Amino acid sequence: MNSAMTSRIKLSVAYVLRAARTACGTLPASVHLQHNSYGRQDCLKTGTKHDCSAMDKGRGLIFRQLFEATSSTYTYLLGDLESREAVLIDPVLETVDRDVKLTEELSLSLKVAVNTHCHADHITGTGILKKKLFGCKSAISLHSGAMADIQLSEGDCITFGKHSLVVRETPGHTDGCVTLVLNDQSMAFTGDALLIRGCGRTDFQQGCPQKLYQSVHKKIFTLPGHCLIYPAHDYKGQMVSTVDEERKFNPRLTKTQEEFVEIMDNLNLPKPGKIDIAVPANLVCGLHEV
Ligand SMILES: N[C@@H](CCC(=O)N[C@@H](CSS)C(=O)NCC(=O)O)C(=O)O
Repeated sequence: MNSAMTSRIKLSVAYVLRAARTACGTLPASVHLQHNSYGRQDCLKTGTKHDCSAMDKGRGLIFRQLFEATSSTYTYLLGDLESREAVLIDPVLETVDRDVKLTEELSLSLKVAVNTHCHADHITGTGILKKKLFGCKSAISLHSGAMADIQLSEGDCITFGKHSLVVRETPGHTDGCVTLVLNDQSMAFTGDALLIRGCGRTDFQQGCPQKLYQSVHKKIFTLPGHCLIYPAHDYKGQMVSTVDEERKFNPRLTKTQEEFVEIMDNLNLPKPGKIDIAVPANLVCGLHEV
């Protein structure tokens, strides 16, 4: 592994050394690894300063839910009030300029742009964000097969200031799907694994209903009931749910696994219109030249 493919990693009592793969042509992240109650955490220490959050001043978290209407995709901006370090989840190519503007308006320093998986319905904004925002690194699951500066796996965490997002692998919609859980377990960004009163389809890209059922029950429904669920998409205008609500009311995931498989095998949804361009593009951060 050469220097452009290696991350510098620090080790101490709570910090363990580990190589992080890099790709897409920028400098590697400084990766700090640590443990907490949720098993191993490989923390990506992401650093600046200014103003406050409309959402959650009390705990020093800046949070914005953003929407891209063509693909009905939610992009999430999370920032640390004090350090101004920030993370962007699931940016879309067409709305990168909006995201850059907001990041700058809020005086945030975007450290990581992370995809919850290799999307099939839209082209990710991570590649272009890396070009527009110096120091921003891309991240995606190791199991996605996609290039990124940081390849994530179970228990890794992406740290921004005093907050972090902990990776829970939730395959089933794709092999590389992850759910990103805020370190206090108050919010979970479920990508396409769990949608509000729904879930990601399992009929293409390594889709597997049995895996998805197990992922949701073992990795998402085991979170605290009050934990807020923020999905990658919603097609009906819903914005947020909770673990408790989805455990009780999700029409697919409240069923037995057998019934769930039957439902998923008979959805008969049309393929996403952009699948043939989105998947190959997303395997290279959305930019063929990166
Ligand atoms: N019509 C859209 C694609 C809609 C779609 O298939 N959504 C996916 C997530 S994006 S791959 C999905 O899993 N939907 C689950 C469901 O139950 O709707 C397009 O053409 O892009």
